[in-house]
Amino acid sequence: MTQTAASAPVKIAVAGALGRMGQAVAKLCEGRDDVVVVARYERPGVDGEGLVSIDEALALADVVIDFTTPEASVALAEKAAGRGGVALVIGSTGLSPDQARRIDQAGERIAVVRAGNFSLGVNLLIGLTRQAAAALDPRDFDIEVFEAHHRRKVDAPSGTALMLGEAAAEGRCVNLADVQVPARHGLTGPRTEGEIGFSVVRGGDIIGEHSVVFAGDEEILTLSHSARDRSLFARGAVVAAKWAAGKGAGAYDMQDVLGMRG
Ligand SMILES: NC(=O)C1=CN([C@@H]2O[C@H](COP(=O)(O)OP(=O)(O)OC[C@H]3O[C@@H](n4cnc5c(N)ncnc54)[C@H](OP(=O)(O)O)[C@@H]3O)[C@@H](O)[C@H]2O)C=CC1
Ligand SMILES: O=C(O)C1=N[C@H](C(=O)O)C[C@H](O)C1
Repeated sequence: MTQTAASAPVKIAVAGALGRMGQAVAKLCEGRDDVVVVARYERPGVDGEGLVSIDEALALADVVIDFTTPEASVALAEKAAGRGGVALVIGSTGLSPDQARRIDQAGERIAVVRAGNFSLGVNLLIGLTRQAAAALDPRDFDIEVFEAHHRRKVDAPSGTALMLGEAAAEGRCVNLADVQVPARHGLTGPRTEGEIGFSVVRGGDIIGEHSVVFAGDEEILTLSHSARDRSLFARGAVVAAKWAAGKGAGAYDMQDVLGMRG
């Protein structure tokens, strides 16, 4: 009988280790033989059991999983690219275009998987949204993106809502920046044909609700996703980490990891 040697576990460092997602990632990795958490780090100056510096984390890990802040993710990407020998999985949202560009630029030196949502369902929803937007005439259907999250979320619209808006804009062959209406208030006047509107709810412990509404005069199509547990995102991030470990340099997203790129 042929014996297959078990491959070594992928060594993971967790950035933002004391945060909601950092804790979810570490918990998900417990007791597994395909991945092992070798380092956890936090905002400089934060003390905690077992925390190391970012430099130690980069020296120990094959992949860093980062759910922190835009500034921390850019700093990590630039440090890791300068050093080499490590891959990154970055989930932070609320990035400015320049911050997104700087993170993706690290992909010239190392493998970087960046996604506003690591769930399988949302990544399917992105494709469905693109497809529906391409099929439904903007003269007949208005597109609105809705999202709801917990009271501690600091960015809006969510990274996922923006990805869904971008998918809808792509389906219509327009730039989201040219048609988006991030919020409405006061005497807005009637809706402009072709605009893509966003609405946002913040409250309680809502993990993540997203809907894309295609509203016509006689029918309304709603595509939606509901996250029921934060471990969902952690699971996707670990799948991405295993995919990225040892991969060549490149700026990737979850569609690449899931083989969904059209
Ligand atoms: N892509 C996806 O699938 C998902 C993305 N997210 C995104 O991930 C990010 C984090 O979310 P969440 O875990 O809920 O937020 P939290 O605020 O709970 O966690 C973020 C953690 O990062 C820490 N941090 C801040 N700066 C640094 C730094 N320089 N180095 C290391 N750690 C740092 C924070 O410390 P301190 O509290 O001291 O600031 C905190 O512990 C958000 O942008 C969120 O939108 C969340 C879920 C899923
Ligand atoms: O902050 C969160 O919690 C989440 N953020 C991501 C986003 O901005 O889309 C993903 C998920 O919805 C949870």
